[in-house]
Amino acid sequence: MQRVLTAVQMREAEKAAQEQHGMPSGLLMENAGRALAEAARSLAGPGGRFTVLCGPGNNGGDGLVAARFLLEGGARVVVSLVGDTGKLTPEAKRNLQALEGFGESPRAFEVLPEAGPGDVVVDALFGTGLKRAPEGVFADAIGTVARWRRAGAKVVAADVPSGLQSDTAEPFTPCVEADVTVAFGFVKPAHELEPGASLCGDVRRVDIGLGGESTRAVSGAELFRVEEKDARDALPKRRADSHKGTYGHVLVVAGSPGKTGAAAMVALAALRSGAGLVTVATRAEALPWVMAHSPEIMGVALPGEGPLGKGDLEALKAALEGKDALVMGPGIPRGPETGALIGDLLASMEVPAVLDADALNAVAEDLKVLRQAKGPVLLTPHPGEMARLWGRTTKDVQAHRVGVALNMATSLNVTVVLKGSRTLIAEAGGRVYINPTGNAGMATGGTGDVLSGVCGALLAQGIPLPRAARTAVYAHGLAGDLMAQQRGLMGLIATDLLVGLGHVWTRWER
Ligand SMILES: NC(=O)C1=CN([C@@H]2O[C@H](COP(=O)(O)OP(=O)(O)OC[C@H]3O[C@@H](n4cnc5c(N)ncnc54)[C@H](O)[C@@H]3O)[C@@H](O)[C@H]2O)[C@@H](O)CC1
Ligand SMILES: Nc1ncnc2c1ncn2[C@@H]1O[C@H](COP(=O)(O)OP(=O)(O)O)[C@@H](O)[C@H]1O
Ligand SMILES: [K+]
Repeated sequence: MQRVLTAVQMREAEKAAQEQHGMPSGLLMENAGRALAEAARSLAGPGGRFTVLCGPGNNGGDGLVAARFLLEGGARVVVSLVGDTGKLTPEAKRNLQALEGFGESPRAFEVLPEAGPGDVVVDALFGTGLKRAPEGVFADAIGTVARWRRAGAKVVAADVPSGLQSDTAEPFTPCVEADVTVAFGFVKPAHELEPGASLCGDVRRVDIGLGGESTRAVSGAELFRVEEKDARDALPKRRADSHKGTYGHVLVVAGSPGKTGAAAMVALAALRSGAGLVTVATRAEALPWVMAHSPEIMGVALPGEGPLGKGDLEALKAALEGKDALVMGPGIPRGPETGALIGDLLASMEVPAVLDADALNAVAEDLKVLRQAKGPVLLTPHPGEMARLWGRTTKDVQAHRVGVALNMATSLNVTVVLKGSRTLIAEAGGRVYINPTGNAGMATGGTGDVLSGVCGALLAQGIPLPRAARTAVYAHGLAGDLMAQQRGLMGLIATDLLVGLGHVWTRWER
């Protein structure tokens, strides 16, 4: 799986490559600049000119190297050093001399020729070393890049679009918007998390000689990007001599009048994700409607009426007998005792439990109930539900997605799936995984219910947490991506994902 590194971790990896593996730092910059030049060339039209904007740090050094390679290839190149050239790093200074040796001297930014269609602008102003909002000449340069892009020039960013904060993926104003971003050595949060990811355009990670071993020296939180191979490899093989008992029985506690579709979608998603059997437990008045959605769904009626509460504990314990996973929450009738009921239920069972939707809102009233859990627990909040769990606003959650997901996972000793664009999977051990699949077409009612069903099915088949969650989230997003090709982002609805899951499994079973 791909490691995602913060700016500090990048510096640690660079140090390790130099000190432990004898990698000269000049060579890292040389490799970075060469890859940058190649990306720039791939974007140019016939006869297009390259404008390379270099900042005062090592990012600028990468730009100077790229300019040299472009010149060597016979291209028309103009270079500008923006800011105080007296502050250049020693490595950048050497590359400035080398460039001058090729007969090209940087020009003042203000006198650069305009760029337009066919031309390429190389943004090497700031990379991981950006500390504050760009001002003065830097802001002017970023504004000019935007104007040239509007005029039709392509923009390739060295490492990170300038103005974008590498660790948080939050842009300052102003910030470069790139067509291509060349990520040196490792991808960074800015490439993988929104809103940064959208500002990067197409991200091309290139090796620059840091070596995979260099991450051993890296401290702090461990961030990864989920890869398709990791997700696919988790799936159990369906053996020829297997039977429905081999693949687990999921209990779904979901649905109420007006929300019977939620329960049906959880159940159908579990069935479409390989579960041997699926039973829905819900109030008697809702049960026939849930079951009518599909003859494969089994059901048990929960006696009593109204919100789920402590009085439902025995019936739920009975329903859980012989089950391999629990999914609870979508569309349940919630009341003052629902959170306590969930706590007691989790204390009485050892199979994995997925809590979603109103089960999350119920436990938000007293998170302590989750500490009673005997078995592994997966929480799948969307940002609004996470805000309730965490006692802050949705905006706060979105501004600190990685930290919030990790804190919740660690403090409650659970796995957390924080949904939304670039869904995060955080495990109690300190690792956070970023999911690259999914699209804005999935912003439609019921897609979350489908996800909780997929999670339940994979857990019932014996895939442990957090891997089951990673695989489910990846597959669910990929199902959305494949179905968006048929329905469009506008037309995609949650039940399309049930079809899409079929496409995912077909692709993975090959
Ligand atoms: N870490 C690595 O392994 C490698 C890093 N390389 C490059 O080095 C970059 C990091 O280099 P640096 O640490 O020198 O950082 P940068 O080049 O990103 O920028 C840092 C410089 O800009 C100044 N600065 C920051 N924010 C500013 C603002 N808003 N206005 C004005 N000045 C500002 C800083 O004081 C410093 O002088 C990476 O992004 C990458 O492009 C590559 O050369 C290859 C190897
Ligand atoms: N813009 C988006 N990009 C990627 N995935 C998205 C986007 N919007 C929604 N999704 C995904 O769709 C699902 C929505 O879940 P949720 O909000 O719980 O919906 P519901 O409660 O209607 O079932 C999540 O898996 C989420 O990650
Ligand atoms: K840059």
